[in-house]
Amino acid sequence: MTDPLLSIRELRVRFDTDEGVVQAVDGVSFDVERGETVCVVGESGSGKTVACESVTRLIPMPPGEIAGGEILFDGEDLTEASEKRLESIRGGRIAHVFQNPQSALNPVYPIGAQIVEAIRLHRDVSKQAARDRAIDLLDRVGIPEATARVDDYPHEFSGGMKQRVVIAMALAADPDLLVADEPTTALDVTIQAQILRLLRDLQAEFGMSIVFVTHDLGVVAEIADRVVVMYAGRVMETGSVHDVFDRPSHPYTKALLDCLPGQGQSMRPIGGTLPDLKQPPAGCRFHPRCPHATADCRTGTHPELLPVGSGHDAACVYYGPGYDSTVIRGESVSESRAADGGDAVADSDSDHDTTGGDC
Ligand SMILES: Nc1ncnc2c1ncn2[C@@H]1O[C@H](COP(=O)(O)OP(=O)(O)OP(=O)(O)O)[C@@H](O)[C@H]1O
Ligand code: NI
Repeated sequence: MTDPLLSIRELRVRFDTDEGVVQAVDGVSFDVERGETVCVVGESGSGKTVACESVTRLIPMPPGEIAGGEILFDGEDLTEASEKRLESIRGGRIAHVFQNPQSALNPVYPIGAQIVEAIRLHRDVSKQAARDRAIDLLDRVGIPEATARVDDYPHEFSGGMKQRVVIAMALAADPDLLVADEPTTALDVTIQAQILRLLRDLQAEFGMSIVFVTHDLGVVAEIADRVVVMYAGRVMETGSVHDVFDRPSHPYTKALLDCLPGQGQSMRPIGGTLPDLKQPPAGCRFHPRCPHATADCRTGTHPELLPVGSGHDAACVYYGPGYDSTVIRGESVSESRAADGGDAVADSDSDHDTTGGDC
């Protein structure tokens, strides 16, 4: 077996703000194998973007700081890399696609010129060769009549077409890793599905790895090989998409899945709110919202990831000694909510209420 393409080890990222230090990512580890798609899921504010942008140090520093851990990309620790080195990796071996295609395109240049620039930044090819490749890329991402449209400006494309252009630009240097942060969230459902299909096809064609950030589990089911479930700056569960969907093992994952239409008892959002990352709760970060929390969950440090199956781990004390994990796996969170009167999921009056938007 070869080493993973990307191996994030115990990554810690914090932001020094006027209100205090935000521990946005606090000991996150996960791997991305060559050619696979890993989806990072979790509610808004769980640290998905910060973790993924830290890979090529795209987070604003300051106030951000990589406070610990390693980011091994093809064996090289990017936390130690110089800014110059990272510049060559960004858009070269690692490309990012963001939610809003507008922000990635310069409105005053034709799209072709921007793709040509991206190609020539990382490859020593003639203008004509780069232009031919730009047209080819536009064609591959499904821009109709690419030859005629290569000199059009960004505003002449619809939102979905613009995102295709951005993807073409991301592919310009033939990256080994594409980091896509909610690339379809701003698009309507039909276009979303087309872009997901496109990414799947392009992956088959180009053989790249994809890290796909989303809080939409429907999208995960479409595209992921493996899933990393994040909550409040930690990984709660990780495994193949099959294992995580069929045998969700962390109460948080179960709660997220219960929010999916057609799953669990209802489509109600997970009750309660994400903790304040300036003062995260002791013990398991999820304990204030967890219907199964015991005294052990409320003290000490956040539980480590424990194996719950082959290549499937969950950070929950119920998989440690002295606990019966069937309590977690044997029933849905909605059932246990009903059984205990739902007090663990009572609405909070915090102003950081994340409920409602994530299911
Ligand atoms: N520049 C910054 N300054 C201060 N805090 C920040 C900054 N960027 C992110 N954070 C904080 O880091 C935490 C994690 O944010 P992040 O954007 O990674 O969440 P996310 O999981 O990507 O959420 P979403 O689904 O909304 O995109 C949040 O508490 C956020 O407020
Ligand atoms: Ni985000």
